[in-house]
This record gives sequence, structure tokens and C-alpha cells, in this order.
Amino acid sequence: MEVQARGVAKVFPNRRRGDVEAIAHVDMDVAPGEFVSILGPSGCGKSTFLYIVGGFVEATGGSVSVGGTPITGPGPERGIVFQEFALFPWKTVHGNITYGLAEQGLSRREQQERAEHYIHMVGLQGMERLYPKELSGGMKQRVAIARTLATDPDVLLMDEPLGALDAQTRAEMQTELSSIWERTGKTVLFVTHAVEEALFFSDRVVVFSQRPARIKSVVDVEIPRPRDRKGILRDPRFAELHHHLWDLLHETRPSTQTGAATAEAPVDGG
Ligand SMILES: Nc1ncnc2c1ncn2[C@@H]1O[C@H](COP(=O)(O)OP(=O)(O)OP(=O)(O)O)[C@@H](O)[C@H]1O
Repeated sequence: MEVQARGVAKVFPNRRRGDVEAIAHVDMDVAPGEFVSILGPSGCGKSTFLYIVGGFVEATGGSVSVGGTPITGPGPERGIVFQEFALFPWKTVHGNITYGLAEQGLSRREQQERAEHYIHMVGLQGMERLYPKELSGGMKQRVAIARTLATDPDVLLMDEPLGALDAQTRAEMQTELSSIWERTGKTVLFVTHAVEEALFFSDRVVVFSQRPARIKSVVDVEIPRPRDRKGILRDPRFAELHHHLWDLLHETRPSTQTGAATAEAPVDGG
């Protein structure tokens, strides 16, 4: 399913401290099956944009349609992985993953099979009966990813879904997510701080300006697929695109801030 954003704007009203203009104007088209990453400086409005597409935050200007239908709220064709996991604390790992499946009307047996499949995929075997408070940040993030994948949405919206993972799990999940995407042809909108990660996954990288967000640049990633994490680092196109994106991001930083490397994470997150 395609995602189409037209003139999306967002102002958060705040009487005491003044309104916060998070997004000035964003037009975006994501084709069916395309993997698009959004890169931008911290606090520029990336998550807000993703949550607007998810239907969890209402835009104050413009519109978003998914599969040609204007969105009015969340919907089953869009699955979102929130930055802060948003797990149900009173449900186990298994319960968190099957919750959305029960909502979709799957039989107990189908729920069980789906849950087992995704629990295995994200490496949470043996932890099915644990509660979120008993899990590390990385494990919680894996539950959040499994929960969203299990509902099989056409459009995946992911807000730094690998950010809290340790280097090894991050590398495994990068490979896994990439192959899930190649197998299923889902449309993905992926927010990340990591240039390498964006290049590894994406067909296109959309660079946001400083807040209020506008589109500063759209970069096509013409690196052949399937991409392997090590091989891509040796591809001259990767180095060239990396420099280009780095420069674009660096320009968006205020002059008082230096050290763009702090926002970086290598392709394997380590
Ligand atoms: N619910 C809200 N109420 C008021 N202001 C908000 C709200 N949500 C976000 N903001 C503000 O909107 C701006 C954009 O925030 P957002 O989380 O979208 O940025 P981001 O680019 O995703 O940041 P990061 O990369 O640090 O996650 C920030 O100034 C933030 O403080």
C-alpha cells in the first residue's frame, strides 16, 4: 500500500511556554513495497510525522492517505513500533504478542502459531511467560517488534526500532528485518539516527531539516540487493552516499553543536 502525505504540518499548542511548531510542511510519497527512512537531527519532528501517519497524532495541516484512503486514526493496515515500546505491563511476552491477533479475530491455534513464529524470529524463546518489567530494554524492544510484525500489517511504521538493542542483537535484527521486508514486500517508513542503518535498509532516505521539519533532501540509495551488512561497507556507493547524508545532517545542526558522530551508530549498532 502506498503512503501519501501532502502538506503535513503540526503545531503542539502550549499556553505557558508558547506553541511548538514541530512540522512546517512535509510532502511524501512512499510507493507500495518501498523502504523509506527518515533521518534528521534530534527533536526535528521525525517521530511526530510517523505518529501522524500512524493516526496516533492529528496533523494541524495537510493530509495523509494510505492505499488511497485518507486516514482518520490508527488502522489495522498500519503497524507501528513505538520508540518507547508501549507494551502492556500486565501482559506476558506471549500475551503482548497475541493481543493484536485476538483483536483481529484469529483462532487460539492461529494466535499460538503466529506468536511462536515471531517469538522465535526475534530470539525470545523461553521468555514467553515473563512480564515487561522482567525484561531488559533490548528484550522489550524485540517484543514490540514481534508484536507488530505478528499482526502482518501492509505498512510498517518504525520509530528507531533497533535503538535500544545491543550490537549483536541489532546486527541480527537488521538482517532479519531486511529479509522480512524482502520476503513480504511491506511498505516501510523507518525513523533512525544512524546513517549506516538507513543506507543498509532503504530505497530512499528522506532528510528532515531542523525543527520545524521540512524535507531538506531525498536521497536514492542505488545499492543493489540483497545487501549484506559487511559487503555494503566496502561498496564505493555506500561511502559516497554516507558522506552526502553526513553533510546534509551536519548542516542541519546548530553551529554551537559539533561532533556529528554522537548521533551515529554503525550499521551493526556497535
Ligand atoms: N505531545 C507533545 N506535546 C508538545 N510538544 C511535543 C509533543 N510531542 C513532541 N513534541 C515536540 O515536538 C518536537 C518534535 O519532536 P519529535 O519527537 O517528533 O522529534 P524527533 O525528531 O523524533 O526527535 P528524536 O530524534 O530526538 O526522537 C520536539 O520539540 C518535541 O518537544
